[in-house]
Amino acid sequence: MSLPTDPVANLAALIRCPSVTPSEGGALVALEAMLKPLGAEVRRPVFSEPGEADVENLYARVGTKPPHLMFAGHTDVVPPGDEDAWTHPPFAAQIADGWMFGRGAVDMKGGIACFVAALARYAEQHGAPEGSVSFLITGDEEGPAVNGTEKLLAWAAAAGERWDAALVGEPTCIEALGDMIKTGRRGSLSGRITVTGRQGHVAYPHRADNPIPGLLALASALIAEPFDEGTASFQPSNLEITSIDVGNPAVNVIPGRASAAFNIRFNDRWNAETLKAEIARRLDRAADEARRRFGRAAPLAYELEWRERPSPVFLTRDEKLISALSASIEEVTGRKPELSTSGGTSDARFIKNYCPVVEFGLVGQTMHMVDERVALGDLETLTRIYLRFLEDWF
Ligand SMILES: N[C@@H](CCC[C@H](NC(=O)CCC(=O)O)C(=O)O)C(=O)O
Ligand SMILES: [Zn+2]
Ligand SMILES: [Zn+2]
Repeated sequence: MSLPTDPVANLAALIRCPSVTPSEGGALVALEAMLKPLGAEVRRPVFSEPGEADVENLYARVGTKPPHLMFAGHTDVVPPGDEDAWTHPPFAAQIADGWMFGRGAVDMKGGIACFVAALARYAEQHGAPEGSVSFLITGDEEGPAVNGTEKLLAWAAAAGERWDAALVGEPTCIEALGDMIKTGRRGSLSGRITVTGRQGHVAYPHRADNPIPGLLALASALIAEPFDEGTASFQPSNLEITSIDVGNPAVNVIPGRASAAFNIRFNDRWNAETLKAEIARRLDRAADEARRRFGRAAPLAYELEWRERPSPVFLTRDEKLISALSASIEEVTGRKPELSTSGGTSDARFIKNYCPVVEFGLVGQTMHMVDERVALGDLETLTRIYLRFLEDWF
């Protein structure tokens, strides 16, 4: 049986599966077919949650002995958007001018394709690893992440799986392959404030109570002062107002309710509880000021709701893992990667509860965009980096 040593062929097979989250789209079937010739024991658990779509996941292990390295990632992809705007169809894996085009090319079917190829080359050159390699692959990273990595980890751990370290293949590089490793991520917390007034005619405002000025005062108070100036390992926390919702199609009606949604990306100066307290403090102060400013009898009344499941902030402190990965990158590319905690959250936030985790993958410049694409040369280089890392690890 031939081994899947070619990352370009592996990626083409994966891109041709339209696995727009939460659909499996054939991607896990294709991955299983690549892993079987490597002697992997493959399991495909489906997880459910009321109110959410069922999601297919994959856990595969090559080898039975320690040390045990986990490679983690996702085969689900974001929707292609306007398919007519793509230079090449999003699920065709067409190659032009040294690039492979397709949804998931960098985020992150490309990372999976390279890791499979690296493990196949390892097997060809050195035989079976003196230890184990697992693939922990979800179909629910781009979605709500309810039926994905978190449950897959718990399911595997309940079956006795233990890991010494994990590598997540998300596209961490900024400009050139090898320029960045992610060693942690900021946390994420979302909420919504609602002000209830009284609906009425715009020409008779004294008979109504417009909730919008009060809501704007509250929303402004949230962003008036910085939360911090950053910490030794993280950029400053930031709060963004992500939506203002009134739902009023009429020009002559004062609406009865107005609400605003916000999201905070926070560093290790905070946790979800201390941030919630700070937000409540800012809102209460603004509500009291609104009493004076708008001549109200009492502080402005508002409701504050928090979205469930905030993401925690985390930092990997395993120097051995980080320096082994950095050395592999430097050896293959000549670049010394920056260790960074910038950007969004990732499923590493779940993995860090089980073992040290770092993230390294392709250049993410086109992720989620029309014409997502990967340089063929980067696929070969990333495969060599992962192979070098495996050789060092075992
Ligand atoms: N399923 C997640 C979705 C949120 C994850 C998302 N992460 C990125 O966009 C990664 C990009 C990067 O590496 O900078 C985010 O940060 O919102 C969920 O649970 O909501
Ligand atoms: Zn991703
Ligand atoms: Zn993504």
